[in-house]
Amino acid sequence: MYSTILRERSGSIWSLILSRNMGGGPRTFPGGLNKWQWKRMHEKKAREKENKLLDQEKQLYEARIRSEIRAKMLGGNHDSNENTAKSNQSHGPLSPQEHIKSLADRFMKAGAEDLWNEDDGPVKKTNQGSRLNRVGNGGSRSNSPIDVRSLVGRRGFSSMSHRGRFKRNESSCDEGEDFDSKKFDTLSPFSPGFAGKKEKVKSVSNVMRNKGLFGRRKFRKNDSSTEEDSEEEDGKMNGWMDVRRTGSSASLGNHDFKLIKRVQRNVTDEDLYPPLDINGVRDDLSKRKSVENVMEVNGEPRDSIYSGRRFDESSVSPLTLKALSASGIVKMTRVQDATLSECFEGQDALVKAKTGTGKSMAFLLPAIETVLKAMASSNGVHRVPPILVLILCPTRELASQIAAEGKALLKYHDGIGVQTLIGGTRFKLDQQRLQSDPCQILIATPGRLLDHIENKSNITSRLMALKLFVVDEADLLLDLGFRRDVEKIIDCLPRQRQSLLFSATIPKEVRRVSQLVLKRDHSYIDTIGLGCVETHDKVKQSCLVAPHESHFHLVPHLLKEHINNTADYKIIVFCSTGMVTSLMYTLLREMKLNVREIHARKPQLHRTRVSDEFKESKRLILVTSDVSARGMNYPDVTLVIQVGIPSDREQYIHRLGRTGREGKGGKGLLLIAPWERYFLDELKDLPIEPIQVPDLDSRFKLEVDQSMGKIDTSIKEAAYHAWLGYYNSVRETGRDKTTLAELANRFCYSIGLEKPPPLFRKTAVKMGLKGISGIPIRK
Ligand SMILES: Nc1ncnc2c1ncn2[C@@H]1O[C@H](COP(=O)(O)OP(=O)(O)OP(=O)(O)O)[C@@H](O)[C@H]1O
Repeated sequence: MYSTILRERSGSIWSLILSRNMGGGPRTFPGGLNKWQWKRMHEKKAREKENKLLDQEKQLYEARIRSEIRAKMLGGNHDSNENTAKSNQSHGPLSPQEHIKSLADRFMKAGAEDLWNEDDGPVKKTNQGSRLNRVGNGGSRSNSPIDVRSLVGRRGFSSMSHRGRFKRNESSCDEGEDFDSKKFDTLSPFSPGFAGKKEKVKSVSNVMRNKGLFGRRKFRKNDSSTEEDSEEEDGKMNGWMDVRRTGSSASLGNHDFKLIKRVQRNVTDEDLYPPLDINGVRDDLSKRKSVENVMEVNGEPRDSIYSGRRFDESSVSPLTLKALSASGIVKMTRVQDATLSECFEGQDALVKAKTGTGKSMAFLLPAIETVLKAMASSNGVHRVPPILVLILCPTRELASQIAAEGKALLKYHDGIGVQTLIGGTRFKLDQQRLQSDPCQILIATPGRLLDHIENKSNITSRLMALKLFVVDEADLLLDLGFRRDVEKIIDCLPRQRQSLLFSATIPKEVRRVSQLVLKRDHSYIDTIGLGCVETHDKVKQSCLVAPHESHFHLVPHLLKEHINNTADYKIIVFCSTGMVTSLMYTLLREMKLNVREIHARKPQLHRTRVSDEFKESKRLILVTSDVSARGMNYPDVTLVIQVGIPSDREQYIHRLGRTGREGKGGKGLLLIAPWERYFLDELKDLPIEPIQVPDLDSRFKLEVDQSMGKIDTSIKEAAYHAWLGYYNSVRETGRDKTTLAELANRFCYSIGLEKPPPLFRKTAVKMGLKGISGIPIRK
């Protein structure tokens, strides 16, 4: 709430400045501040805002701990369900879950109830009464996804994962057309003494029978009518909070409440939650899924990325349709089908869909329609046309790629321009380009756009007429690294606009902050579905755990093996940092492999050239840092190797998503050291097969060592420093500096350095490594 107020205030300050500057006169800042003071003031405000949010989170956490302690002291060995049941019946202490929800109430905006739902999904509803859950699949409708965890009981699942975010995936794909009672019976832990089982099974089956492929949900306060009505009947709760309680207690909404009420107090935990055979559940679900996949929806197999609808059945303009069919694109992908009508109606939306399924087109098409509509209704001819659509994305290459796709779609439209504003190009050139070739659609990376906003470009006034704001890779751009920039950009945009957020991964925290951008009544379009894996079935994932020292031997070996078995190979090797990328690239080049490199330390011209080349080529290896992890559409990549742990689970999914695009197959391999195994916990719901460490013959090892020996020491030293910096920033490894120093030294020797190169004192202090044995400091 605080951030909204702040944003509104700063928004009005900005409009004041802008209104003063609309005439093109010199820009002044209120209070006689110069540009830098003004900038610093804004940065300070952003910091304060962030601190406030962090404080709230902390408060919430502390309250939860207090509540847990209190509950334990008062009730002994209570679990949360028991507590919930208990507090339903008496006026005793709140359960930790209830407490956290009631606290959440204070910080949460209306319409975001589901964000506090433990199941990490929208509020679940029964299929009675009014509902707004819809399916985008050919306009058919469905109920919200059924969470198998709610069928098998909470306890079993919560013990499997310590992070709520990953719990859901244990159930793999839990959506089905025909879920027979027998199967449900095997899943149910409630069998002994559960009187209402049959009734429950029946209603669940009904709900599931009505299910479609994926749900589309709207968050509106009055969505809750079903739950509110039934709760009021019970005379228990009323209003907004009720919805959350029903939704978060389990996906079965009211069904689950009945279950809780039936539980006798003296029933033991074992009676309630008999040991759960997770593998059995998994088998069951995967069998069901494989049957479902063969079935067809609108003429498309269920596992197809296409929805079965054609673009000419939608309200896409004829000239765009012409461009689409010129590129051979006729059918919509599921995400396009689910998104288009919503976007054409001007609704805000948060959209989640797997990698490589056409999200860019899902926002470019509405972008073009928005421009056409605005141009048709505009009465005056502008000297410089206003920017009507702003698309933000995290990397330069991605911005260029989206611009190229946009231009292809605009092939037959006259008078609509697309421009990019990305770092690595000359600022002055940008300004000239914007003047000489004005555009209505602007695709930008946050840093460079902010430079223009803060440096007297007329871009701020041109943005005042903005109609559509798109954030691609929204989870990354709303993450702390980018959020401040994005907030500043939002402050410059008109509040009357449509906003769309897209990503293949939308963790819960991002769902919460998405309201910085989206209106309260936005739609949440999730084409993956709650409980379904976020990676593609056709991409075979494996994991190789081997000592760090062997990684530089193993990578060339794995590459050679793949090259020998794949005629038209195309491989991406992800390394943790730019300098490690550079070292890996140099080694592979020394070994005469056909290889290119991209990372942030390379000049933009090089990055663009290599990126374009890799798009077109076959039989090529790209070694890269995370600059290529998101959004880049390199067709027909056959293998993705990730060396070392990625920064988080989401990054793993995005990196892997460079293969298996457009419904094709591919392979992914994660190569980690034994001490990085803990990361696999975050991926345990994904179908990753462990593989044996291959035997490397001594001749091959010698060849690698000789090639490594030819590499310049400065490249290795830079790689060592970068490696140290990366793992120091990873929470799990950065905590114990002594161990980190030991691991770094092992890495150092494995790349052929005789001793670790010294750090600058200032750097060591910053990294908390000063005085740590094994970390030499430069004199
Ligand atoms: N309806 C369609 N029919 C055929 N091809 C399509 C369709 N829509 C998109 N494509 C193609 O699919 C490829 C992948 O699309 P895109 O890059 O937009 O995926 P994405 O979902 O944004 O992936 P990521 O999550 O990695 O950003 C592109 O080559 C695009 O041209």
